Amino acid sequence: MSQITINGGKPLQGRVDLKGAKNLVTKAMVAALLGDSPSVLKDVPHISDVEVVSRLLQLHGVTIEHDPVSGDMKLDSSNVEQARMVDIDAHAGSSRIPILFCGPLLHRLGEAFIPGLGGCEIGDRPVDFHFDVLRSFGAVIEKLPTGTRLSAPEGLKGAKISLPYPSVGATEQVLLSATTASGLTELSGAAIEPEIIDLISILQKMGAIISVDTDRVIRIEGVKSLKGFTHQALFDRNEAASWAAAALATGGDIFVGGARQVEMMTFLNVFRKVGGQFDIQEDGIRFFHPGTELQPVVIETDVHPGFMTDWQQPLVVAMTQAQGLSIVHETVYENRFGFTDALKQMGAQIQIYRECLGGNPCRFGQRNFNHSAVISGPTPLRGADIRVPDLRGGFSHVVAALAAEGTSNVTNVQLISRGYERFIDKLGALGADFRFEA
Ligand SMILES: CC(=O)N[C@H]1[C@@H](OP(=O)(O)OP(=O)(O)OC[C@H]2O[C@@H](n3ccc(=O)[nH]c3=O)[C@H](O)[C@@H]2O)O[C@H](CO)[C@@H](O)[C@@H]1O
Ligand SMILES: C=C(OP(=O)(O)O)C(=O)O
Repeated sequence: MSQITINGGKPLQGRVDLKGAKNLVTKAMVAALLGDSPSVLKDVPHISDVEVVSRLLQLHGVTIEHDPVSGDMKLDSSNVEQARMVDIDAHAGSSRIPILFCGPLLHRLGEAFIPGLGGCEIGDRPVDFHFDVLRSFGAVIEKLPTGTRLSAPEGLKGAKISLPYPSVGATEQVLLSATTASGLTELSGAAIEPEIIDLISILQKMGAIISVDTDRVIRIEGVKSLKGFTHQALFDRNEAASWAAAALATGGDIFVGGARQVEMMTFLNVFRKVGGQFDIQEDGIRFFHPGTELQPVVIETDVHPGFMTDWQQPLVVAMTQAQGLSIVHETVYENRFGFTDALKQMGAQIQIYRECLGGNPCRFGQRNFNHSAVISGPTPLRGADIRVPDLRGGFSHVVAALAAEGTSNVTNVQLISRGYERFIDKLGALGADFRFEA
Protein backbone atom coordinates (compact mmCIF):
# COMPACT_ATOMS: atom_id res chain seq x y z
CA MET A 1 0.00 0.00 0.00
CA SER A 2 1.62 3.29 -1.05
CA GLN A 3 1.44 6.42 1.04
CA ILE A 4 2.15 10.10 0.73
CA THR A 5 3.12 12.50 3.49
CA ILE A 6 2.06 16.04 2.61
CA ASN A 7 3.08 19.33 4.19
CA GLY A 8 0.13 21.47 3.19
CA GLY A 9 -0.72 25.13 3.01
CA LYS A 10 1.15 25.86 -0.20
CA PRO A 11 -0.65 26.88 -3.45
CA LEU A 12 -0.29 24.47 -6.38
CA GLN A 13 1.22 26.31 -9.33
CA GLY A 14 2.39 25.18 -12.73
CA ARG A 15 1.31 23.04 -15.64
CA VAL A 16 -0.07 19.52 -16.02
CA ASP A 17 -0.87 17.81 -19.33
CA LEU A 18 -3.76 15.47 -19.92
CA LYS A 19 -3.93 12.35 -21.99
CA GLY A 20 -7.07 10.51 -23.11
CA ALA A 21 -10.04 9.96 -20.83
CA LYS A 22 -10.06 6.83 -18.67
CA ASN A 23 -13.80 6.63 -19.38
CA LEU A 24 -13.22 6.54 -23.14
CA VAL A 25 -9.87 4.86 -23.63
CA THR A 26 -10.81 1.65 -21.83
CA LYS A 27 -13.98 1.29 -23.93
CA ALA A 28 -12.14 2.12 -27.17
CA MET A 29 -9.75 -0.72 -26.33
CA VAL A 30 -12.74 -3.09 -26.07
CA ALA A 31 -14.09 -1.75 -29.40
CA ALA A 32 -10.79 -2.86 -31.00
CA LEU A 33 -11.93 -6.45 -30.27
CA LEU A 34 -14.60 -5.98 -32.94
CA GLY A 35 -12.15 -5.05 -35.72
CA ASP A 36 -10.76 -7.57 -38.17
CA SER A 37 -7.63 -5.44 -38.69
CA PRO A 38 -5.33 -3.64 -36.19
CA SER A 39 -6.35 -0.42 -34.44
CA VAL A 40 -4.29 2.52 -33.22
CA LEU A 41 -5.45 4.54 -30.25
CA LYS A 42 -3.53 7.73 -29.45
CA ASP A 43 -3.10 9.49 -26.10
CA VAL A 44 -3.66 6.37 -23.99
CA PRO A 45 -2.70 7.23 -20.39
CA HIS A 46 -0.49 5.02 -18.25
CA ILE A 47 -3.12 4.23 -15.59
CA SER A 48 -3.96 0.98 -13.87
CA ASP A 49 -7.43 0.65 -15.45
CA VAL A 50 -5.71 0.58 -18.85
CA GLU A 51 -3.41 -2.17 -17.53
CA VAL A 52 -6.38 -4.24 -16.33
CA VAL A 53 -8.15 -3.98 -19.69
CA SER A 54 -4.89 -4.69 -21.55
CA ARG A 55 -4.38 -7.90 -19.56
CA LEU A 56 -7.93 -9.06 -20.25
CA LEU A 57 -7.61 -8.34 -23.96
CA GLN A 58 -4.25 -10.14 -24.10
CA LEU A 59 -5.83 -13.18 -22.45
CA HIS A 60 -8.25 -13.20 -25.35
CA GLY A 61 -5.48 -13.20 -27.93
CA VAL A 62 -5.22 -9.45 -28.62
CA THR A 63 -1.67 -8.22 -29.19
CA ILE A 64 -1.03 -4.85 -27.55
CA GLU A 65 1.88 -2.45 -27.86
CA HIS A 66 1.66 0.68 -25.68
CA ASP A 67 4.23 3.45 -25.62
CA PRO A 68 3.48 5.09 -22.26
CA VAL A 69 5.38 8.26 -23.17
CA SER A 70 3.67 9.13 -26.46
CA GLY A 71 0.48 7.30 -25.45
CA ASP A 72 0.26 5.44 -28.78
CA MET A 73 -1.34 2.04 -28.41
CA LYS A 74 -1.58 -0.57 -31.17
CA LEU A 75 -4.13 -3.35 -30.72
CA ASP A 76 -4.31 -6.33 -33.03
CA SER A 77 -7.29 -8.60 -32.50
CA SER A 78 -6.93 -10.75 -35.62
CA ASN A 79 -6.14 -13.85 -33.51
CA VAL A 80 -9.04 -13.67 -31.07
CA GLU A 81 -10.78 -16.73 -32.50
CA GLN A 82 -7.66 -18.84 -31.89
CA ALA A 83 -7.27 -17.79 -28.25
CA ARG A 84 -7.97 -20.40 -25.60
CA MET A 85 -10.81 -19.60 -23.20
CA VAL A 86 -9.02 -19.26 -19.89
CA ASP A 87 -10.12 -18.77 -16.33
CA ILE A 88 -9.87 -15.01 -16.10
CA ASP A 89 -11.21 -14.73 -12.59
CA ALA A 90 -7.84 -13.64 -11.22
CA HIS A 91 -7.67 -10.76 -13.67
CA ALA A 92 -10.88 -8.90 -12.90
CA GLY A 93 -8.79 -6.27 -11.13
CA SER A 94 -10.17 -2.95 -10.05
CA SER A 95 -12.06 -2.06 -13.21
CA ARG A 96 -15.71 -2.31 -14.28
CA ILE A 97 -14.84 -2.55 -17.96
CA PRO A 98 -14.92 -6.39 -18.22
CA ILE A 99 -18.74 -6.19 -18.43
CA LEU A 100 -18.29 -4.48 -21.80
CA PHE A 101 -16.47 -7.49 -23.23
CA CYS A 102 -19.82 -9.35 -23.48
CA GLY A 103 -21.04 -8.15 -26.89
CA PRO A 104 -17.68 -8.22 -28.70
CA LEU A 105 -16.81 -11.70 -27.33
CA LEU A 106 -20.24 -13.08 -28.20
CA HIS A 107 -19.71 -11.81 -31.74
CA ARG A 108 -16.18 -13.12 -32.03
CA LEU A 109 -16.40 -16.39 -30.07
CA GLY A 110 -20.10 -17.11 -29.56
CA GLU A 111 -19.47 -17.23 -25.81
CA ALA A 112 -18.01 -15.07 -23.04
CA PHE A 113 -16.97 -15.40 -19.43
CA ILE A 114 -17.01 -12.18 -17.42
CA PRO A 115 -15.26 -12.12 -14.02
CA GLY A 116 -16.60 -10.20 -11.00
CA LEU A 117 -16.30 -6.44 -11.47
CA GLY A 118 -14.23 -3.82 -9.66
CA GLY A 119 -14.63 -0.05 -9.85
CA CYS A 120 -15.26 2.50 -7.12
CA GLU A 121 -17.46 1.49 -4.21
CA ILE A 122 -19.88 4.37 -4.35
CA GLY A 123 -23.20 2.54 -4.25
CA ASP A 124 -24.53 -0.86 -5.24
CA ARG A 125 -23.54 -0.47 -8.90
CA PRO A 126 -25.77 -3.24 -10.26
CA VAL A 127 -25.43 -4.45 -13.86
CA ASP A 128 -29.07 -5.40 -14.39
CA PHE A 129 -29.48 -2.98 -17.34
CA HIS A 130 -26.48 -4.59 -19.05
CA PHE A 131 -27.89 -8.09 -18.74
CA ASP A 132 -31.40 -6.98 -19.80
CA VAL A 133 -29.86 -5.36 -22.89
CA LEU A 134 -27.87 -8.49 -23.74
CA ARG A 135 -30.96 -10.70 -23.29
CA SER A 136 -32.88 -8.42 -25.71
CA PHE A 137 -30.16 -9.14 -28.29
CA GLY A 138 -30.59 -12.90 -27.76
CA ALA A 139 -27.83 -13.68 -25.25
CA VAL A 140 -28.27 -16.47 -22.70
CA ILE A 141 -26.83 -15.56 -19.30
CA GLU A 142 -25.72 -17.93 -16.58
CA LYS A 143 -24.50 -16.55 -13.25
CA LEU A 144 -21.64 -18.55 -11.68
CA PRO A 145 -19.95 -18.06 -8.28
CA THR A 146 -16.84 -16.63 -10.01
CA GLY A 147 -18.56 -14.48 -12.63
CA THR A 148 -21.01 -14.73 -15.51
CA ARG A 149 -21.06 -17.04 -18.52
CA LEU A 150 -22.83 -15.88 -21.67
CA SER A 151 -23.66 -17.53 -24.94
CA ALA A 152 -25.62 -16.55 -28.06
CA PRO A 153 -26.80 -19.77 -29.71
CA GLU A 154 -28.45 -17.88 -32.57
CA GLY A 155 -26.12 -14.89 -32.72
CA LEU A 156 -27.02 -11.37 -31.59
CA LYS A 157 -30.01 -9.67 -33.21
CA GLY A 158 -30.92 -5.96 -33.17
CA ALA A 159 -33.63 -4.92 -30.73
CA LYS A 160 -35.75 -2.02 -29.53
CA ILE A 161 -34.46 -1.08 -26.10
CA SER A 162 -35.41 1.52 -23.55
CA LEU A 163 -33.12 2.20 -20.57
CA PRO A 164 -34.82 3.04 -17.26
CA TYR A 165 -31.97 5.50 -16.55
CA PRO A 166 -29.40 6.92 -19.00
CA SER A 167 -26.59 4.66 -17.80
CA VAL A 168 -23.21 5.29 -19.41
CA GLY A 169 -22.11 1.65 -19.22
CA ALA A 170 -25.42 0.20 -20.44
CA THR A 171 -25.44 2.60 -23.40
CA GLU A 172 -21.91 1.43 -24.26
CA GLN A 173 -23.07 -2.17 -23.88
CA VAL A 174 -25.75 -1.50 -26.52
CA LEU A 175 -23.28 0.21 -28.86
CA LEU A 176 -20.67 -2.54 -28.62
CA SER A 177 -23.28 -5.30 -29.05
CA ALA A 178 -25.57 -3.79 -31.70
CA THR A 179 -22.98 -2.59 -34.19
CA THR A 180 -22.42 -6.05 -35.67
CA ALA A 181 -25.75 -7.59 -34.61
CA SER A 182 -28.14 -8.44 -37.42
CA GLY A 183 -30.80 -5.82 -38.13
CA LEU A 184 -31.73 -2.55 -36.50
CA THR A 185 -31.40 -1.43 -32.90
CA GLU A 186 -33.19 1.55 -31.43
CA LEU A 187 -32.07 2.66 -28.00
CA SER A 188 -34.09 5.24 -26.11
CA GLY A 189 -33.09 6.76 -22.78
CA ALA A 190 -29.43 6.64 -23.87
CA ALA A 191 -26.56 8.39 -22.10
CA ILE A 192 -24.91 11.01 -24.32
CA GLU A 193 -21.71 11.81 -22.42
CA PRO A 194 -18.86 13.15 -24.61
CA GLU A 195 -17.00 9.86 -24.02
CA ILE A 196 -19.97 8.01 -25.57
CA ILE A 197 -20.01 10.30 -28.59
CA ASP A 198 -16.26 9.67 -28.97
CA LEU A 199 -16.87 5.91 -28.81
CA ILE A 200 -19.53 6.30 -31.52
CA SER A 201 -16.96 8.20 -33.63
CA ILE A 202 -14.57 5.29 -33.26
CA LEU A 203 -17.23 2.74 -34.23
CA GLN A 204 -18.14 4.85 -37.26
CA LYS A 205 -14.46 4.85 -38.32
CA MET A 206 -14.60 1.06 -38.05
CA GLY A 207 -17.58 0.87 -40.42
CA ALA A 208 -20.60 1.13 -38.12
CA ILE A 209 -23.81 2.99 -38.97
CA ILE A 210 -24.99 4.84 -35.86
CA SER A 211 -27.12 7.95 -35.54
CA VAL A 212 -27.65 10.01 -32.41
CA ASP A 213 -31.08 11.59 -32.58
CA THR A 214 -32.72 14.13 -30.31
CA ASP A 215 -34.14 13.12 -26.93
CA ARG A 216 -31.56 10.45 -26.08
CA VAL A 217 -32.40 8.11 -28.99
CA ILE A 218 -29.58 6.21 -30.70
CA ARG A 219 -30.21 4.12 -33.83
CA ILE A 220 -27.80 1.46 -35.02
CA GLU A 221 -27.97 -0.43 -38.32
CA GLY A 222 -26.07 -3.66 -37.86
CA VAL A 223 -23.18 -4.33 -40.29
CA LYS A 224 -21.48 -7.65 -41.08
CA SER A 225 -17.94 -6.71 -40.11
CA LEU A 226 -15.80 -3.89 -38.78
CA LYS A 227 -12.20 -2.96 -39.47
CA GLY A 228 -9.61 -1.45 -37.13
CA PHE A 229 -9.50 2.29 -36.38
CA THR A 230 -7.01 5.08 -35.83
CA HIS A 231 -8.22 7.57 -33.27
CA GLN A 232 -6.99 10.25 -30.91
CA ALA A 233 -8.80 9.77 -27.60
CA LEU A 234 -10.91 12.52 -26.12
CA PHE A 235 -9.09 14.34 -23.28
CA ASP A 236 -9.87 13.39 -19.68
CA ARG A 237 -12.37 16.06 -18.58
CA ASN A 238 -12.60 14.48 -15.11
CA GLU A 239 -8.89 14.88 -14.55
CA ALA A 240 -9.12 18.46 -15.87
CA ALA A 241 -11.91 19.28 -13.39
CA SER A 242 -9.89 17.68 -10.57
CA TRP A 243 -6.84 19.89 -11.18
CA ALA A 244 -9.09 22.94 -11.55
CA ALA A 245 -10.59 22.23 -8.12
CA ALA A 246 -7.10 21.63 -6.71
CA ALA A 247 -6.03 25.09 -7.95
CA LEU A 248 -9.04 26.68 -6.27
CA ALA A 249 -8.79 24.79 -2.98
CA THR A 250 -5.07 25.56 -2.54
CA GLY A 251 -5.28 29.18 -3.72
CA GLY A 252 -3.18 28.20 -6.73
CA ASP A 253 -2.90 28.56 -10.48
CA ILE A 254 -2.76 25.51 -12.78
CA PHE A 255 -2.62 25.35 -16.57
CA VAL A 256 -4.24 22.11 -17.69
CA GLY A 257 -2.81 21.26 -21.10
CA GLY A 258 -5.25 19.45 -23.40
CA ALA A 259 -8.43 20.61 -21.59
CA ARG A 260 -11.14 21.94 -23.89
CA GLN A 261 -14.06 24.24 -23.27
CA VAL A 262 -16.96 22.48 -25.01
CA GLU A 263 -16.92 19.25 -22.99
CA MET A 264 -16.42 21.23 -19.75
CA MET A 265 -19.01 23.99 -20.13
CA THR A 266 -21.15 22.86 -17.21
CA PHE A 267 -18.11 22.58 -14.95
CA LEU A 268 -16.78 25.98 -16.04
CA ASN A 269 -20.07 27.69 -15.13
CA VAL A 270 -19.95 26.26 -11.61
CA PHE A 271 -16.23 27.00 -11.25
CA ARG A 272 -16.95 30.64 -12.10
CA LYS A 273 -19.91 30.80 -9.69
CA VAL A 274 -17.73 29.55 -6.81
CA GLY A 275 -15.34 32.38 -7.57
CA GLY A 276 -12.65 30.58 -9.54
CA GLN A 277 -11.32 32.11 -12.73
CA PHE A 278 -10.24 30.44 -15.95
CA ASP A 279 -8.63 31.43 -19.18
CA ILE A 280 -9.38 29.27 -22.22
CA GLN A 281 -6.41 28.95 -24.54
CA GLU A 282 -5.79 26.97 -27.70
CA ASP A 283 -3.83 24.21 -26.02
CA GLY A 284 -5.58 24.06 -22.65
CA ILE A 285 -7.29 25.94 -19.86
CA ARG A 286 -5.68 27.93 -17.04
CA PHE A 287 -7.60 27.62 -13.77
CA PHE A 288 -6.77 29.94 -10.89
CA HIS A 289 -7.87 31.41 -7.58
CA PRO A 290 -8.16 35.18 -8.09
CA GLY A 291 -7.40 35.96 -4.45
CA THR A 292 -10.94 37.10 -3.64
CA GLU A 293 -13.46 35.36 -1.37
CA LEU A 294 -15.03 32.13 -2.69
CA GLN A 295 -18.83 31.97 -2.93
CA PRO A 296 -21.16 29.16 -1.87
CA VAL A 297 -23.00 27.26 -4.63
CA VAL A 298 -25.85 24.78 -4.95
CA ILE A 299 -25.15 21.94 -7.36
CA GLU A 300 -26.92 18.81 -8.41
CA THR A 301 -24.94 16.06 -10.09
CA ASP A 302 -26.59 14.57 -13.15
CA VAL A 303 -26.05 12.77 -16.42
CA HIS A 304 -24.60 14.80 -19.31
CA PRO A 305 -25.12 17.67 -20.00
CA GLY A 306 -25.53 18.07 -16.24
CA PHE A 307 -22.80 18.49 -13.63
CA MET A 308 -20.90 15.23 -13.59
CA THR A 309 -20.82 13.13 -10.42
CA ASP A 310 -17.05 12.59 -10.79
CA TRP A 311 -16.48 16.36 -10.49
CA GLN A 312 -18.05 16.98 -7.10
CA GLN A 313 -15.48 15.49 -4.68
CA PRO A 314 -12.45 17.77 -5.27
CA LEU A 315 -14.79 20.75 -5.64
CA VAL A 316 -16.29 20.01 -2.21
CA VAL A 317 -12.82 20.71 -0.78
CA ALA A 318 -12.88 24.17 -2.40
CA MET A 319 -16.42 24.69 -1.05
CA THR A 320 -15.09 24.28 2.51
CA GLN A 321 -13.27 27.56 1.84
CA ALA A 322 -16.33 29.43 0.46
CA GLN A 323 -18.16 32.04 2.53
CA GLY A 324 -21.52 30.44 3.46
CA LEU A 325 -23.54 27.28 2.85
CA SER A 326 -23.00 25.17 -0.27
CA ILE A 327 -25.24 22.24 -1.17
CA VAL A 328 -24.42 19.20 -3.29
CA HIS A 329 -27.31 16.93 -4.28
CA GLU A 330 -25.84 13.68 -5.66
CA THR A 331 -28.39 12.11 -8.02
CA VAL A 332 -26.23 9.62 -9.95
CA TYR A 333 -24.90 7.36 -7.15
CA GLU A 334 -26.72 6.71 -3.91
CA ASN A 335 -23.63 6.50 -1.68
CA ARG A 336 -20.96 8.93 -2.84
CA PHE A 337 -20.29 11.05 0.24
CA GLY A 338 -18.17 8.59 2.24
CA PHE A 339 -15.11 10.70 1.40
CA THR A 340 -16.48 13.63 3.47
CA ASP A 341 -15.70 11.81 6.77
CA ALA A 342 -11.98 12.47 6.27
CA LEU A 343 -12.65 16.10 5.34
CA LYS A 344 -14.60 16.50 8.59
CA GLN A 345 -11.67 14.99 10.48
CA MET A 346 -9.54 17.74 8.90
CA GLY A 347 -11.86 20.49 10.18
CA ALA A 348 -14.49 20.80 7.44
CA GLN A 349 -18.10 21.36 8.46
CA ILE A 350 -20.15 19.04 6.30
CA GLN A 351 -23.53 17.51 7.04
CA ILE A 352 -25.01 14.70 5.06
CA TYR A 353 -28.77 14.32 4.56
CA ARG A 354 -31.13 11.65 3.26
CA GLU A 355 -33.41 14.29 1.74
CA CYS A 356 -33.08 15.66 -1.80
CA LEU A 357 -31.70 19.12 -0.93
CA GLY A 358 -31.38 22.18 -3.07
CA GLY A 359 -32.78 20.75 -6.29
CA ASN A 360 -35.42 18.50 -7.74
CA PRO A 361 -36.49 15.28 -6.06
CA CYS A 362 -34.41 12.38 -7.41
CA ARG A 363 -34.78 8.59 -7.48
CA PHE A 364 -32.88 8.34 -4.14
CA GLY A 365 -35.32 10.55 -2.22
CA GLN A 366 -37.48 8.80 0.43
CA ARG A 367 -35.18 5.78 0.25
CA ASN A 368 -32.83 6.54 3.13
CA PHE A 369 -29.77 7.12 0.96
CA ASN A 370 -27.37 9.73 2.33
CA HIS A 371 -27.11 11.63 -0.92
CA SER A 372 -27.17 15.36 -0.09
CA ALA A 373 -24.36 17.36 1.52
CA VAL A 374 -24.35 20.79 3.11
CA ILE A 375 -20.91 22.36 3.37
CA SER A 376 -20.47 25.31 5.67
CA GLY A 377 -17.46 27.55 5.17
CA PRO A 378 -14.95 28.88 5.39
CA THR A 379 -13.25 26.49 7.79
CA PRO A 380 -9.47 26.14 8.03
CA LEU A 381 -8.32 22.60 7.27
CA ARG A 382 -5.64 20.89 9.36
CA GLY A 383 -3.45 17.90 8.51
CA ALA A 384 -4.65 14.38 9.42
CA ASP A 385 -4.02 10.69 8.79
CA ILE A 386 -6.40 9.54 6.08
CA ARG A 387 -6.95 6.56 3.82
CA VAL A 388 -7.98 6.87 0.18
CA PRO A 389 -11.45 5.26 -0.15
CA ASP A 390 -11.98 5.50 -3.92
CA LEU A 391 -10.66 7.29 -6.99
CA ARG A 392 -12.27 10.75 -6.83
CA GLY A 393 -12.69 10.71 -3.04
CA GLY A 394 -8.96 9.93 -2.85
CA PHE A 395 -8.05 12.83 -5.12
CA SER A 396 -10.14 15.13 -2.93
CA HIS A 397 -8.31 13.88 0.19
CA VAL A 398 -4.96 14.70 -1.35
CA VAL A 399 -6.26 18.15 -2.34
CA ALA A 400 -7.52 18.70 1.22
CA ALA A 401 -4.11 17.67 2.59
CA LEU A 402 -2.41 20.11 0.20
CA ALA A 403 -4.76 22.91 1.29
CA ALA A 404 -4.47 22.10 5.02
CA GLU A 405 -2.06 23.60 7.52
CA GLY A 406 0.30 20.96 8.88
CA THR A 407 1.22 17.44 7.86
CA SER A 408 -1.08 14.71 6.55
CA ASN A 409 -0.37 11.05 5.92
CA VAL A 410 -2.50 9.69 3.11
CA THR A 411 -2.45 5.90 2.65
CA ASN A 412 -3.82 3.62 -0.11
CA VAL A 413 -2.70 6.22 -2.64
CA GLN A 414 -2.17 3.61 -5.38
CA LEU A 415 -5.95 3.65 -5.95
CA ILE A 416 -5.56 7.12 -7.46
CA SER A 417 -3.46 5.64 -10.28
CA ARG A 418 -6.64 3.96 -11.58
CA GLY A 419 -7.52 7.24 -13.22
CA TYR A 420 -4.70 9.79 -12.84
CA GLU A 421 -1.57 9.31 -14.90
CA ARG A 422 1.80 10.14 -13.26
CA PHE A 423 -0.07 11.62 -10.33
CA ILE A 424 2.95 11.89 -8.05
CA ASP A 425 5.12 13.47 -10.80
CA LYS A 426 2.39 16.01 -11.47
CA LEU A 427 2.17 16.97 -7.79
CA GLY A 428 5.94 17.50 -7.85
CA ALA A 429 5.68 19.66 -10.99
CA LEU A 430 3.06 21.82 -9.26
CA GLY A 431 5.38 22.54 -6.35
CA ALA A 432 3.67 20.39 -3.71
CA ASP A 433 5.73 19.63 -0.59
CA PHE A 434 5.48 15.87 -0.01
CA ARG A 435 7.26 12.55 0.46
CA PHE A 436 5.98 9.49 -1.42
CA GLU A 437 6.56 5.86 -0.40
CA ALA A 438 5.57 3.34 -3.05
C1 LIG B 1 -15.63 3.57 -16.41
C2 LIG B 1 -16.66 4.64 -16.52
O1 LIG B 1 -16.95 5.15 -17.58
N1 LIG B 1 -17.17 5.05 -15.36
C3 LIG B 1 -18.12 6.15 -15.38
C4 LIG B 1 -19.48 5.60 -15.73
O2 LIG B 1 -19.76 4.57 -14.78
P1 LIG B 1 -20.94 3.55 -15.07
O3 LIG B 1 -21.03 3.30 -16.54
O4 LIG B 1 -20.72 2.39 -14.16
O5 LIG B 1 -22.17 4.41 -14.57
P2 LIG B 1 -23.67 4.32 -15.03
O6 LIG B 1 -23.98 5.54 -15.84
O7 LIG B 1 -23.93 3.00 -15.63
O8 LIG B 1 -24.43 4.41 -13.63
C5 LIG B 1 -25.34 5.45 -13.35
C6 LIG B 1 -26.39 4.93 -12.41
O9 LIG B 1 -27.12 3.87 -13.02
C7 LIG B 1 -27.19 2.74 -12.15
N2 LIG B 1 -27.19 1.50 -12.96
C8 LIG B 1 -26.25 1.34 -13.93
C9 LIG B 1 -26.20 0.17 -14.65
C10 LIG B 1 -27.12 -0.86 -14.37
O10 LIG B 1 -27.12 -1.94 -14.98
N3 LIG B 1 -28.05 -0.66 -13.38
C11 LIG B 1 -28.10 0.51 -12.66
O11 LIG B 1 -28.96 0.67 -11.77
C12 LIG B 1 -25.91 2.87 -11.29
O12 LIG B 1 -26.03 2.14 -10.09
C13 LIG B 1 -25.85 4.38 -11.09
O13 LIG B 1 -26.69 4.74 -10.02
O14 LIG B 1 -20.44 6.66 -15.67
C14 LIG B 1 -20.56 7.27 -14.39
C15 LIG B 1 -21.65 8.31 -14.49
O15 LIG B 1 -21.28 9.34 -15.35
C16 LIG B 1 -19.22 7.87 -13.95
O16 LIG B 1 -19.34 8.31 -12.62
C17 LIG B 1 -18.13 6.82 -14.02
O17 LIG B 1 -16.87 7.46 -13.86
C1 LIG C 1 -16.61 6.13 -10.63
C2 LIG C 1 -15.54 6.20 -11.40
O1 LIG C 1 -14.99 5.22 -12.12
P1 LIG C 1 -15.40 3.67 -12.28
O2 LIG C 1 -16.73 3.64 -12.98
O3 LIG C 1 -14.31 3.18 -13.17
O4 LIG C 1 -15.40 3.09 -10.92
C3 LIG C 1 -14.80 7.47 -11.58
O5 LIG C 1 -14.05 7.58 -12.57
O6 LIG C 1 -14.93 8.37 -10.73
